[in-house]
Amino acid sequence: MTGFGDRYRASVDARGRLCAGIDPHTELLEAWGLSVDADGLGRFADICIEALGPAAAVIKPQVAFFEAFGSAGFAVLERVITGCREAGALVLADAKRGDIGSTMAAYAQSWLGESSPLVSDAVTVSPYLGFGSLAPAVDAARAGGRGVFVLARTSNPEGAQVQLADADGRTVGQRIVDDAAAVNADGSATVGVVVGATRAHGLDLSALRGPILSPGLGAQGATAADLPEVFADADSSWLLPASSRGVLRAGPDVAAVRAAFEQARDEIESAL
Ligand SMILES: O=C(O)c1cc(=O)[nH]c(=O)n1[C@@H]1O[C@H](COP(=O)(O)O)[C@@H](O)[C@H]1O
Repeated sequence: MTGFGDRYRASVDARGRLCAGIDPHTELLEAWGLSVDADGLGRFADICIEALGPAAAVIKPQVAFFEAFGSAGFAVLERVITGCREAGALVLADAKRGDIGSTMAAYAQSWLGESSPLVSDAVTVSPYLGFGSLAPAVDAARAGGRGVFVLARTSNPEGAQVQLADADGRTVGQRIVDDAAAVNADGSATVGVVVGATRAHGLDLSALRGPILSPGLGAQGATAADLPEVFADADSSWLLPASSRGVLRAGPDVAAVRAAFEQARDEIESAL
Protein backbone atom coordinates (compact mmCIF):
# COMPACT_ATOMS: atom_id res chain seq x y z
CA MET A 1 0.00 0.00 0.00
CA THR A 2 1.43 3.37 -1.02
CA GLY A 3 1.10 5.87 1.84
CA PHE A 4 -0.73 9.15 1.36
CA GLY A 5 2.53 11.10 1.56
CA ASP A 6 3.99 9.28 -1.44
CA ARG A 7 0.81 9.76 -3.48
CA TYR A 8 0.64 13.41 -2.48
CA ARG A 9 4.30 14.06 -3.31
CA ALA A 10 4.00 12.36 -6.71
CA SER A 11 0.98 14.49 -7.62
CA VAL A 12 2.46 17.78 -6.43
CA ASP A 13 5.83 17.06 -8.06
CA ALA A 14 4.07 16.50 -11.39
CA ARG A 15 1.53 19.32 -11.25
CA GLY A 16 2.76 21.98 -8.83
CA ARG A 17 1.69 23.41 -5.50
CA LEU A 18 -1.82 24.76 -5.89
CA CYS A 19 -5.02 23.15 -4.70
CA ALA A 20 -7.93 24.12 -6.94
CA GLY A 21 -11.16 24.61 -5.03
CA ILE A 22 -14.50 23.86 -6.65
CA ASP A 23 -16.95 26.09 -4.80
CA PRO A 24 -20.12 26.58 -6.85
CA HIS A 25 -21.34 29.77 -5.19
CA THR A 26 -24.68 31.15 -6.42
CA GLU A 27 -22.76 34.27 -7.47
CA LEU A 28 -20.51 32.15 -9.71
CA LEU A 29 -23.36 30.14 -11.26
CA GLU A 30 -25.01 33.44 -12.19
CA ALA A 31 -21.78 34.97 -13.50
CA TRP A 32 -21.28 31.89 -15.65
CA GLY A 33 -24.81 32.30 -17.10
CA LEU A 34 -26.02 29.09 -15.46
CA SER A 35 -29.30 28.35 -13.72
CA VAL A 36 -29.17 28.20 -9.93
CA ASP A 37 -30.41 24.62 -9.74
CA ALA A 38 -29.02 21.11 -10.06
CA ASP A 39 -28.74 21.44 -13.86
CA GLY A 40 -26.65 24.60 -13.54
CA LEU A 41 -24.58 22.95 -10.83
CA GLY A 42 -23.94 19.98 -13.10
CA ARG A 43 -22.80 22.18 -15.98
CA PHE A 44 -20.53 24.13 -13.60
CA ALA A 45 -19.07 20.87 -12.35
CA ASP A 46 -18.40 19.52 -15.85
CA ILE A 47 -16.52 22.71 -16.81
CA CYS A 48 -14.42 22.43 -13.63
CA ILE A 49 -13.65 18.75 -14.22
CA GLU A 50 -12.51 19.47 -17.77
CA ALA A 51 -10.50 22.58 -16.86
CA LEU A 52 -8.91 21.44 -13.60
CA GLY A 53 -8.96 17.62 -13.56
CA PRO A 54 -5.96 17.18 -15.90
CA ALA A 55 -4.06 20.18 -14.42
CA ALA A 56 -4.29 20.38 -10.63
CA ALA A 57 -2.36 18.20 -8.19
CA VAL A 58 -5.20 18.39 -5.68
CA ILE A 59 -8.82 19.44 -6.24
CA LYS A 60 -10.99 20.41 -3.30
CA PRO A 61 -14.73 20.37 -3.91
CA GLN A 62 -16.50 22.30 -1.16
CA VAL A 63 -19.25 19.88 -0.13
CA ALA A 64 -21.53 22.61 1.26
CA PHE A 65 -22.27 24.02 -2.18
CA PHE A 66 -23.36 20.60 -3.49
CA GLU A 67 -25.30 19.69 -0.35
CA ALA A 68 -27.40 22.82 -0.87
CA PHE A 69 -29.05 21.06 -3.83
CA GLY A 70 -29.95 17.92 -1.87
CA SER A 71 -29.65 14.48 -3.43
CA ALA A 72 -29.22 15.94 -6.94
CA GLY A 73 -26.30 17.99 -5.63
CA PHE A 74 -24.70 14.93 -4.09
CA ALA A 75 -25.01 13.13 -7.44
CA VAL A 76 -23.09 16.00 -9.06
CA LEU A 77 -20.49 15.84 -6.26
CA GLU A 78 -19.98 12.13 -6.94
CA ARG A 79 -19.37 13.01 -10.59
CA VAL A 80 -16.83 15.68 -9.61
CA ILE A 81 -14.96 13.28 -7.34
CA THR A 82 -14.86 10.47 -9.89
CA GLY A 83 -14.14 12.74 -12.87
CA CYS A 84 -11.26 14.57 -11.21
CA ARG A 85 -9.70 11.37 -9.89
CA GLU A 86 -9.96 9.75 -13.33
CA ALA A 87 -8.21 12.81 -14.79
CA GLY A 88 -5.28 12.21 -12.45
CA ALA A 89 -5.92 14.71 -9.63
CA LEU A 90 -6.10 13.85 -5.96
CA VAL A 91 -9.50 14.84 -4.55
CA LEU A 92 -9.71 16.42 -1.11
CA ALA A 93 -13.37 16.49 -0.09
CA ASP A 94 -13.91 19.66 1.91
CA ALA A 95 -16.55 18.32 4.27
CA LYS A 96 -15.04 19.49 7.60
CA ARG A 97 -16.48 16.56 9.48
CA GLY A 98 -16.10 16.07 13.23
CA ASP A 99 -18.18 14.13 15.79
CA ILE A 100 -17.92 11.61 18.60
CA GLY A 101 -15.79 8.63 17.62
CA SER A 102 -18.57 6.19 16.64
CA THR A 103 -20.23 8.76 14.37
CA MET A 104 -16.82 9.77 13.09
CA ALA A 105 -16.40 6.18 11.94
CA ALA A 106 -19.47 6.60 9.72
CA TYR A 107 -18.07 9.83 8.28
CA ALA A 108 -14.78 8.05 7.67
CA GLN A 109 -16.61 5.30 5.79
CA SER A 110 -18.48 7.93 3.70
CA TRP A 111 -15.43 9.87 2.56
CA LEU A 112 -12.54 7.40 2.87
CA GLY A 113 -14.16 3.97 2.49
CA GLU A 114 -13.28 2.21 -0.77
CA SER A 115 -16.89 1.11 -1.37
CA SER A 116 -18.45 4.56 -0.82
CA PRO A 117 -19.73 6.51 -3.85
CA LEU A 118 -18.11 9.59 -2.28
CA VAL A 119 -14.70 8.01 -1.67
CA SER A 120 -11.99 10.66 -1.96
CA ASP A 121 -8.24 10.74 -1.54
CA ALA A 122 -8.58 12.88 1.58
CA VAL A 123 -11.16 14.77 3.63
CA THR A 124 -11.07 17.87 5.82
CA VAL A 125 -11.96 17.29 9.48
CA SER A 126 -12.60 19.49 12.49
CA PRO A 127 -10.73 18.60 15.71
CA TYR A 128 -12.93 20.53 18.14
CA LEU A 129 -14.42 17.39 19.68
CA GLY A 130 -10.84 16.50 20.59
CA PHE A 131 -8.10 15.29 18.26
CA GLY A 132 -8.60 11.74 19.56
CA SER A 133 -12.20 11.72 18.27
CA LEU A 134 -10.73 11.76 14.76
CA ALA A 135 -9.07 8.37 15.25
CA PRO A 136 -11.53 6.42 13.06
CA ALA A 137 -10.83 8.76 10.15
CA VAL A 138 -7.08 8.69 10.75
CA ASP A 139 -7.13 4.88 10.90
CA ALA A 140 -9.26 4.56 7.75
CA ALA A 141 -7.04 7.01 5.92
CA ARG A 142 -3.84 5.24 6.92
CA ALA A 143 -5.25 1.84 5.97
CA GLY A 144 -6.24 3.09 2.51
CA GLY A 145 -3.26 5.30 1.67
CA ARG A 146 -5.55 8.33 2.04
CA GLY A 147 -5.32 11.50 4.10
CA VAL A 148 -7.15 13.71 6.57
CA PHE A 149 -6.61 17.46 6.80
CA VAL A 150 -7.22 18.81 10.29
CA LEU A 151 -8.17 22.44 10.92
CA ALA A 152 -5.40 24.11 12.95
CA ARG A 153 -5.39 27.86 12.28
CA THR A 154 -8.13 28.80 9.86
CA SER A 155 -8.20 31.75 7.47
CA ASN A 156 -11.23 33.44 9.04
CA PRO A 157 -10.80 36.13 11.74
CA GLU A 158 -13.16 34.36 14.19
CA GLY A 159 -10.87 31.32 14.44
CA ALA A 160 -8.58 33.04 16.93
CA GLN A 161 -11.10 32.66 19.77
CA VAL A 162 -10.63 28.90 19.84
CA GLN A 163 -7.36 28.30 18.01
CA LEU A 164 -5.25 30.77 20.00
CA ALA A 165 -6.65 29.68 23.37
CA ASP A 166 -4.10 28.35 25.83
CA ALA A 167 -3.71 24.59 26.03
CA ASP A 168 -1.17 24.00 28.83
CA GLY A 169 1.35 26.51 27.58
CA ARG A 170 0.72 25.96 23.88
CA THR A 171 -2.06 27.33 21.74
CA VAL A 172 -4.88 24.97 20.80
CA GLY A 173 -3.75 25.33 17.17
CA GLN A 174 -0.21 24.25 18.09
CA ARG A 175 -1.57 21.29 20.05
CA ILE A 176 -3.46 20.18 16.93
CA VAL A 177 -0.28 20.47 14.84
CA ASP A 178 1.69 18.51 17.46
CA ASP A 179 -0.95 15.76 17.57
CA ALA A 180 -0.84 15.56 13.76
CA ALA A 181 2.96 15.34 13.86
CA ALA A 182 2.74 12.45 16.34
CA VAL A 183 0.58 10.47 13.87
CA ASN A 184 2.96 11.31 11.04
CA ALA A 185 5.95 9.98 12.98
CA ASP A 186 5.30 6.72 11.07
CA GLY A 187 6.38 8.53 7.89
CA SER A 188 3.01 8.08 6.16
CA ALA A 189 2.03 11.78 6.11
CA THR A 190 -1.55 10.65 6.74
CA VAL A 191 -2.47 13.85 8.58
CA GLY A 192 -2.24 17.25 6.97
CA VAL A 193 -3.15 20.49 8.69
CA VAL A 194 -5.11 23.50 7.49
CA VAL A 195 -3.43 26.85 8.13
CA GLY A 196 -4.81 29.94 6.43
CA ALA A 197 -2.54 32.13 4.32
CA THR A 198 -4.33 35.29 5.40
CA ARG A 199 -2.27 36.15 8.51
CA ALA A 200 0.68 35.20 10.69
CA HIS A 201 -0.26 31.90 12.33
CA GLY A 202 2.36 31.66 15.08
CA LEU A 203 2.64 27.88 14.69
CA ASP A 204 5.76 25.73 14.73
CA LEU A 205 5.15 23.48 11.74
CA SER A 206 8.70 22.16 11.51
CA ALA A 207 7.98 18.68 12.91
CA LEU A 208 4.76 18.02 10.99
CA ARG A 209 6.11 15.86 8.14
CA GLY A 210 2.82 16.21 6.29
CA PRO A 211 0.91 18.51 3.96
CA ILE A 212 -0.09 22.04 4.94
CA LEU A 213 -3.25 23.14 3.14
CA SER A 214 -3.34 26.91 3.05
CA PRO A 215 -6.57 28.51 1.83
CA GLY A 216 -7.06 32.25 1.58
CA LEU A 217 -5.37 33.06 -1.71
CA GLY A 218 -7.31 35.24 -4.10
CA ALA A 219 -10.81 36.07 -2.85
CA GLN A 220 -9.77 36.28 0.83
CA GLY A 221 -6.89 38.61 0.01
CA ALA A 222 -3.70 36.58 0.48
CA THR A 223 -1.23 36.56 -2.42
CA ALA A 224 1.55 34.25 -3.58
CA ALA A 225 4.03 36.90 -2.46
CA ASP A 226 2.77 36.56 1.15
CA LEU A 227 3.57 32.84 1.35
CA PRO A 228 7.34 32.91 2.02
CA GLU A 229 6.84 35.15 5.05
CA VAL A 230 3.72 33.47 6.45
CA PHE A 231 5.35 30.04 6.12
CA ALA A 232 8.97 31.07 6.72
CA ASP A 233 9.56 28.26 9.25
CA ALA A 234 7.69 25.48 7.42
CA ASP A 235 9.07 22.97 4.92
CA SER A 236 7.69 24.59 1.77
CA SER A 237 7.77 21.29 -0.10
CA TRP A 238 4.72 20.33 2.00
CA LEU A 239 2.91 23.62 1.46
CA LEU A 240 -0.29 23.47 -0.60
CA PRO A 241 -1.87 26.91 -1.11
CA ALA A 242 -5.53 26.78 -2.16
CA SER A 243 -7.73 29.07 -4.19
CA SER A 244 -11.35 28.67 -5.22
CA ARG A 245 -13.10 31.86 -6.38
CA GLY A 246 -9.79 33.47 -7.42
CA VAL A 247 -9.52 30.88 -10.20
CA LEU A 248 -13.19 30.17 -10.87
CA ARG A 249 -14.04 33.81 -11.58
CA ALA A 250 -12.22 33.36 -14.93
CA GLY A 251 -15.03 31.01 -16.13
CA PRO A 252 -17.14 29.75 -17.76
CA ASP A 253 -14.71 29.16 -20.62
CA VAL A 254 -12.79 25.93 -19.95
CA ALA A 255 -9.53 27.29 -21.38
CA ALA A 256 -9.84 30.49 -19.35
CA VAL A 257 -10.33 28.55 -16.09
CA ARG A 258 -7.34 26.35 -16.93
CA ALA A 259 -5.23 29.43 -17.74
CA ALA A 260 -6.23 31.18 -14.49
CA PHE A 261 -5.29 28.06 -12.53
CA GLU A 262 -1.93 27.76 -14.29
CA GLN A 263 -1.12 31.43 -13.76
CA ALA A 264 -1.90 31.23 -10.04
CA ARG A 265 0.10 28.01 -9.69
CA ASP A 266 3.09 29.49 -11.54
CA GLU A 267 3.02 32.58 -9.30
CA ILE A 268 3.12 30.31 -6.25
CA GLU A 269 5.93 28.16 -7.61
CA SER A 270 7.99 31.28 -8.38
CA ALA A 271 7.31 32.79 -4.95
CA LEU A 272 8.20 29.66 -2.93
O1 LIG B 1 -10.61 23.82 4.93
C1 LIG B 1 -10.62 24.71 4.08
O2 LIG B 1 -10.42 24.44 2.90
C2 LIG B 1 -10.71 26.10 4.52
C3 LIG B 1 -10.10 26.42 5.71
C4 LIG B 1 -9.90 27.75 6.05
O3 LIG B 1 -9.27 28.08 7.03
N1 LIG B 1 -10.38 28.71 5.22
C5 LIG B 1 -11.03 28.42 4.05
O4 LIG B 1 -11.39 29.35 3.32
N2 LIG B 1 -11.27 27.10 3.72
C6 LIG B 1 -12.06 26.76 2.52
O5 LIG B 1 -11.33 27.16 1.35
C7 LIG B 1 -12.21 27.70 0.38
C8 LIG B 1 -11.82 29.15 0.13
O6 LIG B 1 -12.47 29.64 -1.00
P1 LIG B 1 -12.02 31.02 -1.69
O7 LIG B 1 -12.03 32.06 -0.63
O8 LIG B 1 -13.07 31.22 -2.75
O9 LIG B 1 -10.65 30.78 -2.28
C9 LIG B 1 -13.62 27.52 0.92
O10 LIG B 1 -14.13 26.29 0.42
C10 LIG B 1 -13.43 27.44 2.41
O11 LIG B 1 -14.41 26.67 3.06
